[in-house]
Amino acid sequence: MQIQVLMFEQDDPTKCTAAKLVKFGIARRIKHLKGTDVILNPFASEFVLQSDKEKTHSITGIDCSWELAQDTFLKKFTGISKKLPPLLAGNPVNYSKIGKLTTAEAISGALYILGHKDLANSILNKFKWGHTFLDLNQYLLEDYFNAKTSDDVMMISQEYGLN
Ligand SMILES: C[S@@+](CC[C@H](N)C(=O)[O-])C[C@H]1O[C@@H](n2cnc3c(N)ncnc32)[C@H](O)[C@@H]1O
Repeated sequence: MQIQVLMFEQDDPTKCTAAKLVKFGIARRIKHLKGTDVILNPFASEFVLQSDKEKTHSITGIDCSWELAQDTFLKKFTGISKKLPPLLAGNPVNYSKIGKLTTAEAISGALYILGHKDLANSILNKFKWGHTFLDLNQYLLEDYFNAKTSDDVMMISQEYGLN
């Protein structure tokens, strides 16, 4: 699995989780989206599902500021835009907000749902607050991993009172 980030450099670089993933050699920084599979887009209409695993060879996070995210995602990105099912942020900036994840949390969440659970965990281990994301979402992530369809995802998130 190729983990990639497209970085807009709109946030404090010392706190940027994408920059940290690049620094640790976990993610590759790309300049263009040519030949990418899944693009993590919080405004997409489709969820990441485990059934995407076979056709997904790369996951790309779009590292931009949440303040500017709506405008940033107005651009046409090549690739298959997918959103994550509702998950709780574990990072200190947006702690417990639904769906407002850092790039590292989003990549980790997508990897978990696709079935790359060890890789998902090892990414979060690089961050002080990483275990918080896993603790908050442990059961949710496992249920989303087992979901077959978007309807299943909606039902699960309703059961958890997340929509
Ligand atoms: C808006 S940026 C914020 C980056 C933050 N400054 C950092 O240091 O990680 C977070 C990126 O992670 C991905 N992401 C976050 N939440 C998501 C969600 N609910 N669904 C899909 N992708 C999401 C998107 O690529 C999004 O652009």
